[in-house]
Amino acid sequence: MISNRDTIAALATPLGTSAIAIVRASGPDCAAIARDALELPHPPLPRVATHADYRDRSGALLDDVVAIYYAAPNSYTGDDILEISCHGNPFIAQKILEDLLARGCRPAEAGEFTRRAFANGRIDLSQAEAVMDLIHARSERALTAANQQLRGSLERHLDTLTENLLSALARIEAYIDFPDEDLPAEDRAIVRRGIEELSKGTARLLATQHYGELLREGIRTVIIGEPNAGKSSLLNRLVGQERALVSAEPGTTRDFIEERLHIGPHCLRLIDTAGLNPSPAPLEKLGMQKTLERAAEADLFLLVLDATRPHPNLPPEILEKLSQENALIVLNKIDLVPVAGAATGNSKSLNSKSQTNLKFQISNSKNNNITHFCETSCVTGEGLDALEKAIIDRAETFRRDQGDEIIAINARHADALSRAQTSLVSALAHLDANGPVELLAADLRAALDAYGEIGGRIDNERMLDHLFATFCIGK
Ligand SMILES: Nc1nc2c(c(=O)[nH]1)N(C=O)[C@@H](CNc1ccc(C(=O)N[C@@H](CCC(=O)O)C(=O)O)cc1)CN2
Ligand SMILES: Nc1nc2c(ncn2[C@@H]2O[C@H](COP(=O)(O)OP(=O)(O)OP(=O)(O)O)[C@@H](O)[C@H]2O)c(=O)[nH]1
Ligand SMILES: [Mg+2]
Repeated sequence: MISNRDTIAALATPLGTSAIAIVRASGPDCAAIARDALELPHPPLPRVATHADYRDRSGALLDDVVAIYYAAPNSYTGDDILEISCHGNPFIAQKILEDLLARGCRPAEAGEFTRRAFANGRIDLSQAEAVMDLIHARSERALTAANQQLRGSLERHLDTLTENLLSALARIEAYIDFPDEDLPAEDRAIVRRGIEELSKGTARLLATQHYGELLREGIRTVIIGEPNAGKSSLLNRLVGQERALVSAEPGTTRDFIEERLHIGPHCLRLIDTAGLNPSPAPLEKLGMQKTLERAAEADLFLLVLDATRPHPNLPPEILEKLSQENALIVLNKIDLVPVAGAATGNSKSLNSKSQTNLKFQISNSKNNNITHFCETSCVTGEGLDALEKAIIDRAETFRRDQGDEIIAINARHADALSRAQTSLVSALAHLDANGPVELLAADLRAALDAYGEIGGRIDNERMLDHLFATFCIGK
């Protein structure tokens, strides 16, 4: 572990032209550096914005800056901090950083400011991760989830689980020293119920991992359908630019195309794919293979159908992936469907016969009817607002609320929780087999450790090195 006695320094803002850039340092030399570089007549006052000239060690003027000094322990890291806000010229910011290094600071490693905040007990590990989630959040929902995690939402859930686990442990602890004595039936029943509740609570948290991935990575939304249905036209419409090639010739899209897109509070990774042709030419086959690969990792499907044509036979590998939850049918080219005669009303007649066929197909494959559908025209733009709303509705169903908060765990949390779950299941087996109390207790302690890992209460230097290395420099 790197010593907290070093003073670390880094740019806190990206290298580029901007109104202001911030260079910051954390560690015991901050006050002395501030005094010298800013030529203060007295030690810097904590938490006061000071407007001053910044001079390098040789006395050369680098910039007109605003500096803020924070005295330990009341700072982000918990150590002394000096923040220099200079003019947003990367050359100036770099010069100031170089001067800080010349004055004995060490370049900060990735995530080191936040790691110090963690090491100093200002925040736990799930909050440190939330800081990174906050910086990288790409949608309103992702921001909300990160903000709640930063304020300890996940940790509060784990605290409750930990407390309940400790009370189960306490109930059996008394019997550990008496290996010949069985756990009385009454205690056994209470412990059993306790472990079952813990297991349910753990499973509920684990179930938020998928939503966590959607928030962090974006909702992988794959546009599929037969050749020429208008898939690429739909991608272009949704992203609002001519991103994908469109032509009247079937088989235009050969390779998939991906674009990021915001719809309402969600961030989508929208993927246009090669059309699914029941009898593909060799090159088409390669494109379809890629479509199947994208489909395998899709969170949401937009199945585009040409409203003027009978519905296609889709490959069963695709059909079986579609469900009411993850699929939306887009009946496209609705502008070409003749409007029903004026006498019989003005609504556009759907190709209702083929629609029934489709339901039949999908229910055949997985006993699953997909009833969410939108009618669109990528030529007139009709129905696209409704489609966006329908996408938002689908995305909202992936959300897992716990109380009034969004919990969205990451892969590290899921790994620890899965191990906790395995230990709880094993504990139940020992309990049912009336096995030795020591083994039951060992399982419960393993679950306790796994819960503790999430907040970083268990020392694991290598895991910390690995985790903070994924952060950015200066954070
Ligand atoms: N200028 C500046 N803006 C920033 C940060 C920063 O470090 N500097 N932050 C960095 O990511 C974020 C804010 N996070 C912060 C968290 C804690 C403290 C802090 O000084 N905490 C003290 C005092 C408590 C208080 O007054 O709220 C403490 O915890 O004791 C400061 C910023 C975003 N904006
Ligand atoms: N009238 C009408 N034509 C459309 C509509 N959407 C797409 N088209 C036309 O249909 C043809 C095929 O559109 P594409 O977007 O290339 O279809 P695709 O599904 O991507 O086709 P492939 O990449 O070959 O699988 C083009 O001539 C489009 O202009 C629509 O809503 N109405
Ligand atoms: Mg296409």
